Amino acid sequence: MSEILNVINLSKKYGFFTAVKNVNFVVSSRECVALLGENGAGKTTTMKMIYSAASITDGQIKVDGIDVSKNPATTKRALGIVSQEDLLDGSLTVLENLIAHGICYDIPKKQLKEKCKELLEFVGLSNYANKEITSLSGGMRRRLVLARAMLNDPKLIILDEPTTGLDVQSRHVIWKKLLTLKQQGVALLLTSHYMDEVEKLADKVLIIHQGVVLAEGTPDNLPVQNGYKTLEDTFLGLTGFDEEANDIVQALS
Ligand SMILES: Nc1ncnc2c1ncn2[C@@H]1O[C@H](COP(=O)(O)OP(=O)(O)OP(=O)(O)O)[C@@H](O)[C@H]1O
Repeated sequence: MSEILNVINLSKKYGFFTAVKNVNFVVSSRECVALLGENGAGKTTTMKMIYSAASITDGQIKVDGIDVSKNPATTKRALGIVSQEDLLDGSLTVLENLIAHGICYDIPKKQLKEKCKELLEFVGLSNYANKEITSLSGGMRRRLVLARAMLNDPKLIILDEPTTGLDVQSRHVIWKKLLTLKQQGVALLLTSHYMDEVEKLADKVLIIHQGVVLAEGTPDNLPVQNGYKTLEDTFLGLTGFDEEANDIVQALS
């Protein structure tokens, strides 16, 4: 496993408000790291700094050894992004949406079309290639966004709540694809409010509260380390269902 993402002492301020405080973590190839935190914990802000959609207030991010602040265009090319908003173009078909995105990566036209078809096959949407975006279900849209994120053969895919709002079947389909990608060597950075998703996909979990990493470990050893039975209990306990979380936040601030 080689290191793909290195987040070093990362902080983000919006005016006087600190959204992310001194966060450190590494994601390697074939590894999925999950950021687990309540609404407003700072997960999306962290991800946005990685893909240069938000400026870094303090600290450093390296993608494949390259400093994101110094080389945003280069580092972005190594990333696939599944953001909370799918940003699909409703005036284009499914295939056209992929092609339009692929043009940004200077892939030769013929090769691009082939690649788009392969990706539609991978996410099980081949039969929808020429359909309007509006004809897709929520789960299909998320699968298409995943295909779009894979167009540039990314080393790291950033997944901001990739299955929110989907039915159990659609979530399983997406999990299967993500596990396949991981096996193929891709690194994954995930946020999710679903504990089962984190347990299924993540090799390492960071519990974030008010922009601070409270605890870090595997989905199995985090509860053991912190004296809880399940990941959900650990998360609830550390993020405010007991006094201890506030003490840790104060100590780390
Ligand atoms: N552009 C912005 N300007 C000011 N404050 C912001 C901005 N974006 C986010 N914030 C604040 O930063 C904090 C972290 O937000 P962020 O979106 O990172 O949370 P999150 O952990 O991703 O939450 P969710 O689970 O709801 O997606 C929140 O308090 C939010 O209100």
